[in-house]
Amino acid sequence: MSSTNTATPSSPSAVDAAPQPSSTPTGNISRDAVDAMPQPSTQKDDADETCDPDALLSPDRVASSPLPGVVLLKNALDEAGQREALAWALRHGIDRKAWLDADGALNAPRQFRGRCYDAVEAVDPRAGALSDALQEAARRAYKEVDPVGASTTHLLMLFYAKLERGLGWHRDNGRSDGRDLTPVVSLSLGAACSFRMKHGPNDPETTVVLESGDAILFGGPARHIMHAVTDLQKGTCPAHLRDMVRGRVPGDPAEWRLNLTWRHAPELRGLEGGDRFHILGSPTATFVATAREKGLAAARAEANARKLARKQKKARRRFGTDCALGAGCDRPCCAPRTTRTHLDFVKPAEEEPPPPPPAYLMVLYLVGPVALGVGAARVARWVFEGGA
Ligand SMILES: O=C(O)CCC(=O)C(=O)O
Ligand SMILES: [Fe+2]
Repeated sequence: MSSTNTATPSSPSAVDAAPQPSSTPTGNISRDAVDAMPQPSTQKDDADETCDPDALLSPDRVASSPLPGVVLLKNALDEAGQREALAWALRHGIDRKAWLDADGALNAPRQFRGRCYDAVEAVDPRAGALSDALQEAARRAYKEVDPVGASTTHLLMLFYAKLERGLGWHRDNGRSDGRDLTPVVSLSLGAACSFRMKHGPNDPETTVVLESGDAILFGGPARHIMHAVTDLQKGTCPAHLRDMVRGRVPGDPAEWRLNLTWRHAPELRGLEGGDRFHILGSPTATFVATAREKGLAAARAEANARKLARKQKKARRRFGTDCALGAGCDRPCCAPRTTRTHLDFVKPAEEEPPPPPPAYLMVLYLVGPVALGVGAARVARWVFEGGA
């Protein structure tokens, strides 16, 4: 992907002909059955050359760590690398309709976004190697970002077709976000934005600017950090990417942002055909029936209302509270089950030995018994010798 990379990007036709991972409908698969499925090994092989960041990333990248467990790679991808990653995303999102509804519109219309979540290799055969290279570069600079050392398995792609809306505060701890501390690997293309982080709702914020080609990884002690995307900046999409989207996506070809986020969720392998992956893009039977009868907007509204009602009912039943609904809800109904914070990584301080007693006490301890002995001897002599 960089100037040092000799591999040429695959042509769309070659990639389309590449074997795709098998999909299994989610409906009838129990949790136990999923756990029993053969899981491909995702542990990295040290000898695996595809993980070499120097072959895939820009030689001009600069690593820094704004918080323990977070690594920012400025200029992770050069122009050629950015164009290649954008080409995969457009092919999967637009040509293969992963970002589109049945009616051809972007599938997260309220946010004016296209959204899809899929197995890494379903998006592109090189997507896994790019994630490995980003992880390796981050780990070389800051070891603790990747305590697990596993390759990511899934890729979420969010196409922000308008810059008005970012993404609210949340943690990546949902069912499809992975269960361990392998870093989330996040690559930005197109318009610049602010990426904000904080450990807890009342903790201080750290903000970095993400520009096209930058990557940010958060793993280990920061794996469940809260984050938000704001201030998407007009006029910052690089010219070398604009032509690629012109006429292919709704909206202004100069004003969009694309985020590619890799995650390690091997327990979800083989389930990629199911509803939970193509949120709004692969609707349930009820959704389809309602959409036929009343139209898409009504079907979405009803599906959302059903979801909220279920959430409220569960919150009342289990916690005796209403749910505040949304990323900002800090009631027990929304308390994440798998979240670990940086505090879990702080070693308990070793017990300090008690400070030595002050000097005058030491003197008293030493001299006291002698003085007492001498005094007692004098008294005894006085008594036995008749006070003479
Ligand atoms: O758009 C981004 O940079 C972040 C996306 C994100 O945090 C998410 O999808 O969970
Ligand atoms: Fe996130």
